[in-house]
Amino acid sequence: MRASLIQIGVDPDEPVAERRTRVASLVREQRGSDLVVLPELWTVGAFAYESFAEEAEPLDGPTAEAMAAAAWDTGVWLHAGSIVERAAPDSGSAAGDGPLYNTSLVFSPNGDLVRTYRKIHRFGFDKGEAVMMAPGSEVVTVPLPQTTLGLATCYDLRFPELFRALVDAGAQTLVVPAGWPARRREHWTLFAKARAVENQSYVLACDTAGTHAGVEQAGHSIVVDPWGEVLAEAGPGEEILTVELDTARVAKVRDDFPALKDRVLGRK
Ligand SMILES: O=C(O)CCC(=O)C(=O)O
Repeated sequence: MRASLIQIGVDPDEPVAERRTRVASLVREQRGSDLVVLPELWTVGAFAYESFAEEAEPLDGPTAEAMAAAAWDTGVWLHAGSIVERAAPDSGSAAGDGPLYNTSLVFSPNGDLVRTYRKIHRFGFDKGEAVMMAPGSEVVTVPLPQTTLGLATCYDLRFPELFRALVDAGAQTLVVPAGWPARRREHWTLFAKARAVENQSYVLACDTAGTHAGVEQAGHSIVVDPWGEVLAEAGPGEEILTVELDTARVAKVRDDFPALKDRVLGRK
């Protein structure tokens, strides 16, 4: 299975609509890949909190529309990273805007939105995403012909129990779009490798590049195999990583070194 990770540069001098068009073109250039992965909140920027409400979109908004068309035109599975989702207001509550979520979108090669994942662990402690967005609650996997994806987003990478739940739900390839800052780059690389080794899974971790809201992004998107070997790693700038994944290797590593079978606590 060929996977391409597009590490998008997110800079405030590029209007969101222009970035959307540019990214759709980059997706279309990945013809021949089976799976294309984009980063977290690449439209608005993961730290551009003051623009979240203004740039929020429904699940059939302009980003979803552009990405569905790009997936269809290119004939790829597209993990389109995440958007600021504006959900419908709760029925029964007073009229007003619905809640915001940090929501990942996965499209099939037919351009259908087949799965969404609302980020469970919100970043920011007592500000930003942590107070502006609602948390997701659902563990989401996506069966592809070659592998089963397990979905997580950025800060989720610090919570190994989510990844164990994904493995219990059948995940073999863990996909992590992010807007991870440069000042904690070592954590990013460490966690990506750890999640791959402890879960005997591929990890496709796709970060943003550039600087927005004064926060320099780490870049350094990384693909790690189920034995912990780094198959590809980007530098700090905008870059596309393309890797061949031997999807049968997940079962082989799990059979040859059956640590997952030795779990005692929390085993399903
Ligand atoms: O955990 C971190 O260090 C970064 C997390 C983050 O930036 C995010 O979740 O948006």
